[in-house]
Amino acid sequence: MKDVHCALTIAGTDPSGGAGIQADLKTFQELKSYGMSVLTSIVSQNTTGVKDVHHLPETFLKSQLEAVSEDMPIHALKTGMVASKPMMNVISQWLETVDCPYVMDPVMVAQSGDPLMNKEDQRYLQEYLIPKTSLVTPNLPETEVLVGGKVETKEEMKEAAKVIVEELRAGAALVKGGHLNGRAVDMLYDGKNYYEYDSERIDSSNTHGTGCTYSAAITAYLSQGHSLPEAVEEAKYFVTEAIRHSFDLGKGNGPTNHFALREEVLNRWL
Ligand SMILES: Nc1ncnc2c1ncn2[C@@H]1O[C@H](COP(=O)(O)OP(=O)(O)O)[C@@H](O)[C@H]1O
Ligand SMILES: Cc1ncc(COP(=O)(O)O)c(N)n1
Repeated sequence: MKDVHCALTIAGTDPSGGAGIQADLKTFQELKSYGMSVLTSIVSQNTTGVKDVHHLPETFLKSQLEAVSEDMPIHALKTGMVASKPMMNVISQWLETVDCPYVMDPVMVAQSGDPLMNKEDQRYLQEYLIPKTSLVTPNLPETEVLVGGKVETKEEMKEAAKVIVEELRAGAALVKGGHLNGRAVDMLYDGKNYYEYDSERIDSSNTHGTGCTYSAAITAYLSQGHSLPEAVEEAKYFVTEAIRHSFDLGKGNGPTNHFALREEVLNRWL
């Protein structure tokens, strides 16, 4: 039988299709990993912001996780929005039963600036889930919450990545510089080495779902057996092209283009 690489996302929804579970599944599909999804919360949102959130009961989250893992192989997984302590507990216990790379996008604030998690839950996430990760991918506002101080320069991004690994005990940390001015620089620290990923800054406000798309792409590449530095390098290219060819859709920050890498799209637009 042909090798199939299976990637799982555990996250909230975005009915407008650019972020959350929808972005993750589109990304898995584009990168040729078999995509699977477990829902945490149903979010009423679009490119302009979050209108309402409905958290699923944690018993139902548990039931979904078990349904997937008792039947399907999981070669890598990611979590996105996990917005309550009981849900974090369920995921933390379930993680003990699986053995694959775990990428956490610590979704705390939506691109629109709307909070997706309260302060107490942020602390719980640090204590119970971060030590079980292979990689955490905070943006700058999330990095500042995690390390408890301002992070505004490349040097500070390096220091923060080190704190997230050495003090918060993440497997590795990728601090994303999408919110800085100048080039779009991300810093990976894996407990031994630093790796810098640098791309031009694309003049676009269509950044809804960039973080989800990036961490899903990393998860897809990890599911296929790439090393972490390689997976991040490939995923950085994927998200950069997704922003370059993004869509002017919606009244707020438009969605990225998950099929930007398809040859015909590149040929038509380059
Ligand atoms: N305008 C842009 N041009 C190029 N890359 C960008 C741009 N904005 C964000 N990125 C990149 O997109 C990825 C997601 O980063 P970021 O926007 O910081 O995450 P989040 O969506 O979690 O806030 C990172 O690799 C970042 O460097
Ligand atoms: C359900 C859900 N999860 C995550 C995000 C963050 O999106 P972004 O990648 O733009 O930070 C979101 N808006 N909705």
